[in-house]
Amino acid sequence: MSHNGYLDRESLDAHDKRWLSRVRPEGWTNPNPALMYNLVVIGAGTAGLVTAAGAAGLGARVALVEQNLMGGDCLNTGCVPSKSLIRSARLAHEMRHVAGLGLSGGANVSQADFATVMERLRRIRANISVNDAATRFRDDLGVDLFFGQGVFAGHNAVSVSGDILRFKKAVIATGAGPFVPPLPGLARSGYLTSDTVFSLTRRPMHLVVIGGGPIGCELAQAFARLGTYVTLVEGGGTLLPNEDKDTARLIQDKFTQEGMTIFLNAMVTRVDDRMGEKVVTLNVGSVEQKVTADAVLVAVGRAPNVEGMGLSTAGVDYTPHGIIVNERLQTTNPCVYAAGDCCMTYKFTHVADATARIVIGNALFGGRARATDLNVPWCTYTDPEVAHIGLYERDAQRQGIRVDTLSVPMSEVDRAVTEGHTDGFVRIHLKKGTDRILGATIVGSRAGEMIGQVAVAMAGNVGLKKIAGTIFPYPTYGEAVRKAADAYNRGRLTPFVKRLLNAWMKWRLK
Ligand SMILES: Cc1cc2nc3c(=O)[nH]c(=O)nc-3n(C[C@H](O)[C@H](O)[C@H](O)COP(=O)(O)OP(=O)(O)OC[C@H]3O[C@@H](n4cnc5c(N)ncnc54)[C@H](O)[C@@H]3O)c2cc1C
Ligand SMILES: NC(=O)c1ccc[n+]([C@@H]2O[C@H](COP(=O)([O-])OP(=O)(O)OC[C@H]3O[C@@H](n4cnc5c(N)ncnc54)[C@H](O)[C@@H]3O)[C@@H](O)[C@H]2O)c1
Repeated sequence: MSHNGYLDRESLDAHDKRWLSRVRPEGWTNPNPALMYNLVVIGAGTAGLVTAAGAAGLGARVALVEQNLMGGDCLNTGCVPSKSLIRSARLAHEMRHVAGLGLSGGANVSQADFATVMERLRRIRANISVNDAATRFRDDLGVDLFFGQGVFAGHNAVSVSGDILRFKKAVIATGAGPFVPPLPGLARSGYLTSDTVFSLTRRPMHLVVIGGGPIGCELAQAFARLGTYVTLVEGGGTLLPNEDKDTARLIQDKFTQEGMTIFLNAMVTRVDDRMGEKVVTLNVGSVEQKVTADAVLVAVGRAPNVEGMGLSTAGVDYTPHGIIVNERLQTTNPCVYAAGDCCMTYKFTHVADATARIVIGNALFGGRARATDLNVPWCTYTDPEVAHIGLYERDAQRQGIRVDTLSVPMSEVDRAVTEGHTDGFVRIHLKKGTDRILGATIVGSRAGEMIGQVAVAMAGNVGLKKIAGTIFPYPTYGEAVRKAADAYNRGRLTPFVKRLLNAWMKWRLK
């Protein structure tokens, strides 16, 4: 089912019917607008939902406007379906390798039952959709929920489905959508994006993924592990170009080992349809290649939703990169704020959530919280996972900050060894000569869970000395962070102190 094809409800299975009954109930009647709202929120993705629920909980009169599905990308076409797919893919991969664990039967798992994997995805999405349900926002949270496109009708008014909503403050939380480059032949040949790929019910035999960022990498590996032959085409010189080069290399090697074909420095120049097959033409360096596949997934970045909503009428400035906001998330119209993907460089659900919380305080209570103060961790859910927070070494160099770097390979972490997940490392950058953490990258099976420890330490100004004195349960992946702290402590032993300690021990033997 396509993102916008939800009106064809008859053809849906029970899971999708349950999901849609929550995120876009049939026969919904918009309420009569109040004379004035404390807050009008446009967009009911994570940013909009958190803003609306939080503001209503604090007593504000809130209107929420959604043109498509409650929950936005994260629930419907982003985190929830992708992580559900990844779960099946990871297990399929592990089952194929059970012989290494002394078990038998792995060879039978040559291919996954794709239709059932996708059914599970739809079931999970339906289960989770209860949190974002339209009726919950109306009945439990007291929000006036309007379905329809929100369009500014002035500096202090939004129109939706023929109603005018007047506001003291408004929040734009319209998110972003897949950017589709104008490649010759692409539209005619047909292609998938994150909006449509989770509606597949048949496994593509050969999938070309264009773009090696988080979406491209997560989905490429998931499809490959579910039995699709995957060709990954990345325009830059590495996969996950935001990460350190050795991290990207580790992921690339893993993908190659798992049977994917990867083209780097490769630009797709056209896509043609040849009797239902897609012929993708790419230039790799100066060499032209043609790859024939039955599906193409475009994952080359996200474009903010800023068009067609009367931003100029409201005096809200924007660029193709998003809505322009100051550090307090206020737009060029002082009564209008923005949160989430439509205005942030970091396009993550937890950032949409964090910026929504800032907006509630700033818009309704004159708060002065700054989005620039956020210390944002993230994790790409490849296997191994790639998680990061704070500065990379290259950022520190650029800013003239000198760092000490501590690294612990996962092969030295007993839990990683017993689990057979030794790919990866913990790398922590400290302000030179101190134990203050400036940044960390964790690559490993559970890196996403581990980076939270570092995030807490950074938020609480807890340095590595304190972490070295903290007891971690043995054996856990988390111990890798403590091992880095131990390495820091060992490094503090100067030759002079070591000599003193030796002398003391010798004296005690007498
Ligand atoms: C495949 C994929 C996987 C992802 N995985 C992760 C992950 O694992 N972790 C993570 O942190 N992030 C992940 N993300 C990113 C995450 O989904 C987004 O950062 C998050 O959803 C942004 O929330 P938002 O509220 O800003 O925008 P959205 O979720 O995009 O919501 C915006 C809403 O506004 C509505 N809207 C737009 N214009 C109007 C209008 N004029 N009137 C009314 N309504 C309007 C839209 O219909 C939409 O519902 C993933 C994204 C994708 C695509
Ligand atoms: N686990 C997560 O938190 C998660 C998962 C998925 C998505 N997201 C969010 O969604 C955002 C968007 O993800 P994305 O992967 O679509 O975008 P991206 O911008 O992060 O990566 C796009 C990739 O495509 C490449 N590219 C661009 N044009 C190309 C072309 N014409 N041909 C070949 N390659 C090309 C770029 O070099 C880049 O590597 C992410 O930055 C992230 O914020 C987060």
